[in-house]
Amino acid sequence: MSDTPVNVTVTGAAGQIGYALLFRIASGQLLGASTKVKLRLLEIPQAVRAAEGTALELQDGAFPLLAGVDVFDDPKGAFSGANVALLVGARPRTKGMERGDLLEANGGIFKPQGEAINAGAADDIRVLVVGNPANTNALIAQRNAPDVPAERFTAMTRLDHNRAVAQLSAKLGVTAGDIRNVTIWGNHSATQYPDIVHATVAGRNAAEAVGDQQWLENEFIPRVAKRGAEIIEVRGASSAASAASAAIDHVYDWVNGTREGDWTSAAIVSDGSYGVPAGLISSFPVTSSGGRWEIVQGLDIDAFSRARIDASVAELEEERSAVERLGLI
Ligand SMILES: NC(=O)c1ccc[n+]([C@@H]2O[C@H](COP(=O)([O-])OP(=O)(O)OC[C@H]3O[C@@H](n4cnc5c(N)ncnc54)[C@H](O)[C@@H]3O)[C@@H](O)[C@H]2O)c1
Ligand SMILES: O=C(O)C[C@H](O)C(=O)O
Repeated sequence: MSDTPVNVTVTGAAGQIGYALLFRIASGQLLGASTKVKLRLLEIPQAVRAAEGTALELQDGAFPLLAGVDVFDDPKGAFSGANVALLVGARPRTKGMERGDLLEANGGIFKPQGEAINAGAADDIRVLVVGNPANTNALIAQRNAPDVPAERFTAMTRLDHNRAVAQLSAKLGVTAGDIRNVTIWGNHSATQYPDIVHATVAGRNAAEAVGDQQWLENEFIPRVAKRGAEIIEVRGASSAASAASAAIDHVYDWVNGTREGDWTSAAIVSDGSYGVPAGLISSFPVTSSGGRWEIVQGLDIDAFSRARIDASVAELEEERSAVERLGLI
């Protein structure tokens, strides 16, 4: 076990996701059971007291790996020395809204946070943006941190990935661990493309095992892409524990590597692969090793998949234009 703790900054620490996330980080599930962590919680001034209350509860957990908790109301202090940053703090949508509708309300949060990361984060900083619209908020933070390698900024589509794996495993009557090589392409929005063309179940092609294109197009894809809205409808609030769980999965895999023979999905800065314009933060099939994401190359993209990917990427381009107009990038 290393004695030097890893500094993990979490924004929106007093929110729903924050409450589900922080105790799992403290217990060692974010980075692994031999890594000490120091938590740095960022909140807006009105919610600092609540974050301090959570810090008291974290202390009461007596977590063996937790080296301390500090609470901040300024991004500069919160990101100073950060090795991992989870940008969760942002308004969630409510019934009837699309995530893109949050751009004006939330986009402004990510410019000063990108600047603060640029100014003071550790050299090995890794950033995961969860706050919606996650891809474009990540783009705003990344573009405002010109001294940080662009590849260190990512946005969360792991929840969509996990939802796709879960729906597929339920359809096939297997457990999630039997499913491999599912992909979420594009934006964390209703235009995302959950793709099982290359997925396998216990070694067999999953699309063939399903054998039902109607189910795939009219049930599976819309169910996964609109699951966030379904949760809001049924639960009365935006997903929280499942989102926290996906954030843990994303960072754990980034740092510790993906499992052999499988890949996962993450929104990362495009290098132009699969016709996604370079620079956009779009979801891809990715593996991780040595602490770096890599886009899985060489997959055949059929005409159905091409059209879906292009539609989601077009939406990302529109969002990028919108934040350019707002002066955020
Ligand atoms: N990418 C995904 O898969 C995914 C999944 C679920 C939720 N989300 C998004 O995550 C975000 C948070 O969701 P939640 O349910 O925790 O919301 P919440 O309203 O419960 O909590 C948000 C917290 O962020 C804080 N906050 C607002 N502005 C801030 C700032 N500038 N700095 C620091 N903190 C700030 C608020 O005070 C609040 O405590 C929402 O935008 C939601 O849509 C994304
Ligand atoms: O759908 C939402 O607005 C919340 C989140 O992005 C989700 O996918 O559950």
